[in-house]
Amino acid sequence: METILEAKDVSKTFVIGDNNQQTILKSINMQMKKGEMVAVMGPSGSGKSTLLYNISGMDRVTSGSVRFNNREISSLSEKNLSNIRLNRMGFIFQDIYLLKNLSIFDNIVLSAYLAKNESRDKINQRALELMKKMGIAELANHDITQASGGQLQRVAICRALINQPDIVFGDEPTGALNSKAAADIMKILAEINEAGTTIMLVTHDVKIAAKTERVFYMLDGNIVGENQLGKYKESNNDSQIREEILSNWLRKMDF
Ligand SMILES: Nc1ncnc2c1ncn2[C@@H]1O[C@H](COP(=O)(O)OP(=O)(O)OP(=O)(O)O)[C@@H](O)[C@H]1O
Repeated sequence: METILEAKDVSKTFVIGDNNQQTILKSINMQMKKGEMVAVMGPSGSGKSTLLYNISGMDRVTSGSVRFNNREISSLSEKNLSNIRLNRMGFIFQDIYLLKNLSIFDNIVLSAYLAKNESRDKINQRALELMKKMGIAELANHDITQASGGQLQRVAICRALINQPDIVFGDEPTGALNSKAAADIMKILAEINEAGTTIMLVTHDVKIAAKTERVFYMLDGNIVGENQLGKYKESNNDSQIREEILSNWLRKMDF
């Protein structure tokens, strides 16, 4: 299958103050295939979020190459890069970052209005379809203060999908949710992936990672292992076995 995202010898160094710098990503090499769903795990501070921000073009690598859809993106101008993020990528975070002065519906459609690729009617229609699919259609005109954490994360997923991205990046997308809401969100993400969208998640949660296809393990700024679990299918009813396989592997990695 075709490669959608590829990092080659990616490093990231943060400069803090005059004489202090810290290399958080050392020499990252990884690839994702179109339609894949992967998780990144590893101890706190190992560089998981930094990896996600750097290979999604939200931040700039210090050195190395990042190719997205066969195009080098690490050296693009900010304008071109933000165009790619807006049109081809979706983002879901633990802290949901919705705008308080907009309705839930307007939060979802905003980035599509900004992208200006389609008529507002078409965008509105897709937003409604997405909201229906996520079970939050009745919240369209509500304020974001009138929804639960699980509902808001569904709003964030609708927002991430509104421009029909090729890839969705999630940084602990279920981190702030109770286990039932987290499982529901994971089910939705699995469906989105099933429909063809590539997904990369950073997570601490074995239950979440066990539903992805491949798990990367990060330690001290490097990817030091990966576990190919294979595509998850709800109908196979094998989540427990996958969780055990992953837990055993993580124990070996000293997680
Ligand atoms: N903008 C920044 N400037 C300076 N240091 C940073 C910056 N962003 C991250 N770091 C540092 O990089 C290291 C790795 O952070 P990162 O958030 O990538 O780790 P993580 O593996 O995602 O951790 P966690 O699981 O706790 O979220 C940390 O020591 C952090 O302080």
